[in-house]
Amino acid sequence: MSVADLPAGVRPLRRFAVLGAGSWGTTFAKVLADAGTPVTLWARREEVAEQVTKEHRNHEYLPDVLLPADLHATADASEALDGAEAVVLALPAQRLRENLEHWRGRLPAGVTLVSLAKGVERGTLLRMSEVIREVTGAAAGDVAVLSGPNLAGEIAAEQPTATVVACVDHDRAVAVQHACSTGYFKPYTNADVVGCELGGACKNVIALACGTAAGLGYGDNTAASLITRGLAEISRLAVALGAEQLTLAGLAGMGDLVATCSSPLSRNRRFGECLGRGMSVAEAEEANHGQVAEGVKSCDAIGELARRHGVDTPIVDAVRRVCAGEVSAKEVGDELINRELKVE
Ligand SMILES: NC(=O)c1ccc[n+]([C@@H]2O[C@H](COP(=O)([O-])OP(=O)(O)OC[C@H]3O[C@@H](n4cnc5c(N)ncnc54)[C@H](O)[C@@H]3O)[C@@H](O)[C@H]2O)c1
Ligand SMILES: O=P(O)(O)OC[C@H](O)CO
Repeated sequence: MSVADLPAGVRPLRRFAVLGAGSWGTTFAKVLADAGTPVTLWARREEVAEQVTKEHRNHEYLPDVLLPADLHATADASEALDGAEAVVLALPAQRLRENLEHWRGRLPAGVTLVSLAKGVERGTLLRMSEVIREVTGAAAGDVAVLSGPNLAGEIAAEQPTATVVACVDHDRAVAVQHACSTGYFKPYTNADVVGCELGGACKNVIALACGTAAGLGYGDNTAASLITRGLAEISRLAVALGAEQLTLAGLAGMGDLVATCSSPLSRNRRFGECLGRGMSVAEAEEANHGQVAEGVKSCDAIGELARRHGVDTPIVDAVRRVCAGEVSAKEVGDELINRELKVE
């Protein structure tokens, strides 16, 4: 499947810009290039752009990966955006607004905006597609979200992986789907933007909890209990915010939750392991070389969103309190297991 196989009437997206050359932005640019879609990658630092274009490497984020020879990168956002019909936003969730504000005057008219970030904005409690629409004035049908069990390192190694492209405009979702479909990357479409985004943001917090449990020395029963009860929390919150229950049983819900909670590649899980071993957030950040663990940044916003909608999210609240240094990992684990008994 490629752009050439697009159903009649669906307008192809012929050129992409990927803004953000971290692990996922670089990997997704590779996916697009491998799908035969022309793409320019924007990197914040000139030396990263040069490495990608000249050496076909991103030494810092994907040290073992040889990138496609035709993947061009630049540190000039205007150059990346020139002629782009779709712009992919591959930045940490809490950094999206400030960068978009900087770029919005340069976005081509009618461009499709695709969010890769998994988080909820602190302070505003907005999902990433809502931030994008608020800053750019884009219509809902112009904004797509790509989310699923997508650990960048495995995809960069071309291991078979599925994902979801969510957009309220089905044709737009199909156009993005075809632009990034390769022999190793299989995108499905979904109209449920709310469910896909909340699945992606909330699973990071549950992965922190699973990592914490592992750091405390607990095994697979504890992990499975957290994953399953975590899915119940995520589903309750997402449905209260308008999502379809079924989305949370899909790739952007359960799929991403299982991958992130189980994988040693997950930065959220690794960060949680440090917390479980007794480190503070600052110590865990240092141990993880300053890498983003989105759940740490979003857990208070997700907890507040749940509180405002009257949704009970005990695991999210537990993670928030550990991250805030209010309680130890061991204490909060004991609290969770000793909550009142009830029907599943
Ligand atoms: N890495 C993955 O496996 C993966 C998979 C799916 C989704 N995501 C999500 O994608 C988003 C980006 O993740 P990533 O893994 O690429 O992160 P990363 O830490 O690997 O890279 C982040 C990129 O953003 C840039 N950046 C950081 N602060 C910035 C700022 N203030 N202004 C401009 N640029 C800045 C960095 O230079 C880097 O290029 C996150 O929300 C993450 O949850 C990641
Ligand atoms: O490494 P993490 O924990 O940020 O997770 C990466 C992806 O979101 C997995 O789908």
